[in-house]
Amino acid sequence: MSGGSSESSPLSGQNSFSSLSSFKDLELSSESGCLSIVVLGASGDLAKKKTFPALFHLFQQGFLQAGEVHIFGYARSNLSDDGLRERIRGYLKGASDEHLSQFLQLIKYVSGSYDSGEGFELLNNTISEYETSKNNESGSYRRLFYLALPPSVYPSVCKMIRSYCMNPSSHTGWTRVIVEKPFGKDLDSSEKLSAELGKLFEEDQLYRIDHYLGKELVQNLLVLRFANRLFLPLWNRDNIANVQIVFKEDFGTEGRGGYFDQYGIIRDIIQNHLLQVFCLVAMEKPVSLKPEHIRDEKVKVLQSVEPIKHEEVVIGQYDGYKDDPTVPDESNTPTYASVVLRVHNERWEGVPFILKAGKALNSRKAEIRVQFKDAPGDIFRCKKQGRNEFVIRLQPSEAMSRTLDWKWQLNKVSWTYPTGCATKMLKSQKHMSVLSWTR
Ligand SMILES: NC(=O)C1=CN([C@@H]2O[C@H](COP(=O)(O)OP(=O)(O)OC[C@H]3O[C@@H](n4cnc5c(N)ncnc54)[C@H](OP(=O)(O)O)[C@@H]3O)[C@@H](O)[C@H]2O)C=CC1
Ligand SMILES: O=C1O[C@H](COP(=O)(O)O)[C@@H](O)[C@H](O)[C@H]1O
Repeated sequence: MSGGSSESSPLSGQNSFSSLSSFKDLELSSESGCLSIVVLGASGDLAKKKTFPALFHLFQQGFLQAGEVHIFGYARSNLSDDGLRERIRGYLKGASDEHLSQFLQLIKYVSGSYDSGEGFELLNNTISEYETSKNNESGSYRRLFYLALPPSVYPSVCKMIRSYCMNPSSHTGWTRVIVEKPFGKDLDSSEKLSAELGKLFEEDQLYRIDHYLGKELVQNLLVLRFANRLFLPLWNRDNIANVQIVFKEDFGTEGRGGYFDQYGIIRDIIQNHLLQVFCLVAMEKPVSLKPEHIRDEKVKVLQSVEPIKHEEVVIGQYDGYKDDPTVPDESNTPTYASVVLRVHNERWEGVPFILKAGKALNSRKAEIRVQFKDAPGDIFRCKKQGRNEFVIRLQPSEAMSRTLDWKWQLNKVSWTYPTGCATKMLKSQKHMSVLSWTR
């Protein structure tokens, strides 16, 4: 995640290993007044699967106060407030009916296009009505716009926000914009997008999101690598034969063709999520945990990657992809890709990093497999069974996430743990060897 370096948000902390609940213990300068959160693309997949559930978790943990916050969904689809609430209800888990309906009542829906003033004027009026109804004379007006939309519409949406929806200058507060990956389609379009957004907003108003950086096991890769005497000496070409960073889903696009078909699996998953994970696995130790120090090391390792060879790339499209009505009949967009990255530096020369991502495959997983070289003089004949392997599961399945699972088999270590537990363990046991966690 990047953005907003001058005003560090408690939720933007890529360098933090603290759980959300421990943010409550931090002395943060508290802001008061209305907070309007606008989810643009509210009818879509990201909104229902991740954005609204994330807001709900914040609400449940007391970070969003019913008296201060209002949530607005915006999209072209013709929906009512209740229509949107029903669409997302099933994704908001683990709460009493009362708590759930309190949250749902905070949500309003506004319909409009992404490039006309009319819809955004209506959105602004709806936000203002709520702000005025709060009789918030002394407090600030805070407006947060979350772009859960295909990046192709970011420029026009940002222009509309700038023209119609900024927080009123008569009040203190702020307007911030969260943009989702992928940030463009290639270097040119990415630079163009940055330049266009840069003309409309200051850098500290823009937050670029990669939700893989929020996954606990991804956040804790730095601890695993740099605070652990067990792995420190092994993490190099002398011991590691190859690293595989794998993303698999057992479902297809399911109506997301409007976004996905313009981008494909490489831009949807590999260029952002898997590359971020690759950086954390392969980079050198940063000077500190400051975001800019971590970024500098990521840049260095990316600069050490050799040009990708055509013969080391595989792409494919699953059968039935074009049956999705939101996908054009003539589409040749890849839904599967694998690529080998070769890092030309002292640590990794000769160790292939194999990145694979695909939709509609046989299972759902996201994992890092570190395959070690064979143990010399191996009396267990591991070669027959495969290499020594260390697997970090980034996306534990529901069943797995219920148990702490730390196995050491003959040639395989697998490491998963439930959400919420990992951070605590790592904070308290950060200086202990990973092996001591065996139960
Ligand atoms: N789905 C996920 O799990 C995740 C998605 N993301 C990112 O979120 C963004 C949105 O993805 P997602 O929600 O899956 O995509 P969707 O296809 O569900 O699109 C979201 C909404 O955008 C509108 N839309 C779709 N296609 C177009 C188009 N071509 N032009 C204009 N508007 C369009 C639709 O709303 P309407 O027609 O009502 O206006 C749709 O409901 C992407 O950048 C993606 O990378 C990031 C992390 C996870
Ligand atoms: O960014 C995206 O991620 C999701 C998968 O996220 P996960 O946290 O459930 O692993 C993917 O389905 C989507 O295509 C992509 O845009």
